[in-house]
Amino acid sequence: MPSLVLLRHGQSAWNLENRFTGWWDVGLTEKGIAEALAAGAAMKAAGLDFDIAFTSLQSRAIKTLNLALGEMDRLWIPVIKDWHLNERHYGGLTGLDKAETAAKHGEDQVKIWRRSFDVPPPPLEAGSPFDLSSDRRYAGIAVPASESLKDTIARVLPYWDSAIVPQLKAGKRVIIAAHGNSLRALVKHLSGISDDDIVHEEIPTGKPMVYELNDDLTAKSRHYL
Ligand SMILES: O=C(O)[C@H](O)COP(=O)(O)O
Repeated sequence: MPSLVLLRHGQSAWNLENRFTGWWDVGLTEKGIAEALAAGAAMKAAGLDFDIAFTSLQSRAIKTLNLALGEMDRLWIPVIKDWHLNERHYGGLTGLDKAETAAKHGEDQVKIWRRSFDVPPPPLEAGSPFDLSSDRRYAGIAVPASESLKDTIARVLPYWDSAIVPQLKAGKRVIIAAHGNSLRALVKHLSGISDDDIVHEEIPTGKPMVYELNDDLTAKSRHYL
């Protein structure tokens, strides 16, 4: 039976500070490190094992994966890092305080930006200190100016189909360490969640989500460890 675990990174510095993060690269807090280690210990205790790992190009997901795999004595497995698994781009909201933004624009507007299916946040302004278009890690990639969940799905799913599905079909046990919204994109697809209902899907930091998949990779069930 194909085996898949999705793991959101542990608490990041900007999760703690309640700032919109998106593609900005921030580290893990002490709590985030502890969450990642506990995730690895829980997966080991549950008898899970992996043949290959996928993660984003963002430090918080990469570090979480490494800490968890270290707890499982599996730091040696192949790890594929790809921007398609990055967090959704928060555009012009990047770096802003979520509560201050809600006070300024209203809770409802912020909820639309954070959880609606297809309304992207305002675009990142030219010259913003958060512009990553000349970051070497994104060379050759059209870094978005902002992404809705729909936009995120449009780049996560082709990657799922072309890079991850073949590994599962070959019988590999897969872990994906990524982000709240790149994982919501995958969960929406795997669990057949509607555009309206995906607004309610919240993925906690550092909690492994175990998918039981059928041979055709449709989801039988999912649960958190
Ligand atoms: O990018 C961020 O700010 C967080 O990782 C996820 O934010 P959200 O809960 O607002 O989607």
